[in-house]
Amino acid sequence: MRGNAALRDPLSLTLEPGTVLGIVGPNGVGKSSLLGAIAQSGVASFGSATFGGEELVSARARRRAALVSLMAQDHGAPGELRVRELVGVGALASRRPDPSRAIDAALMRAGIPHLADRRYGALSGGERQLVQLARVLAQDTPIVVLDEPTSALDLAHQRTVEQIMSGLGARGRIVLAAIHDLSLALNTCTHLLLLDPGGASHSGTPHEVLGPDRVFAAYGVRTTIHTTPQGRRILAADD
Ligand SMILES: Nc1ncnc2c1ncn2[C@@H]1O[C@H](COP(=O)(O)OP(=O)(O)OP(=O)(O)O)[C@@H](O)[C@H]1O
Repeated sequence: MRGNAALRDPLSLTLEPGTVLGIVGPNGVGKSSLLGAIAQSGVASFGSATFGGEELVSARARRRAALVSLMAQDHGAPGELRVRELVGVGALASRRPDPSRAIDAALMRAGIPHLADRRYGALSGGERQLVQLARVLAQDTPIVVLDEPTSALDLAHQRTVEQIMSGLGARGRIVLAAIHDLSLALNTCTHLLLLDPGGASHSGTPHEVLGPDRVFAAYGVRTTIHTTPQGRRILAADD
């Protein structure tokens, strides 16, 4: 619970390694609060989250940083930092053995090696989002929490993030991502959790969760899932 918002029904999730869980639902329904609870950043009250029997809430900050990384929705960071330094915060937080290499690899994977020496405060909104993603990649944790990771990105960079999320899953990471783009959620996630404004939640495969009746109940919009000849799924409003 945060502010006056609370889920009506208790929520319990067990996520296997390799799960890419998309958390969807209307504005203000509690997606960021849930992610913040799991990553332990500023949430008023919450149950518990364990990883391999280890309680995340009571873990020391250093240990938690080795288990969970968070890319928050607001990409705030000191503007005078160079990109390389900021990405290095991730590598240092989880004590990567070769931080310099971890930074280079993360910058490359996020497609921004050319930004390495720029000051964070002088970057565009989308560039900042990619830097925050690189910071998380440099942290290299078994649980990766992403709050709307593509909200500021162009089409090509959205594709990069999709591939990064799928790649993390393929490498046995657990990814939790709040996502507004329901087509992205359909194409990238192995599982979805839909938080409903009434306080209910629904989890399952993307197709189950984003069926037209569920989407209408949550968003009040009539939709259909279309499939392109290449097999890509697009969820679009009916009118
Ligand atoms: N720092 C805060 N203090 C008090 N209440 C907050 C705070 N941040 C968010 N809330 C409230 O908690 C509820 C859930 O907000 P949250 O940010 O988790 O929703 P969300 O589903 O991530 O929304 P969005 O899709 O708009 O990002 C909202 O009613 C919001 O007004």
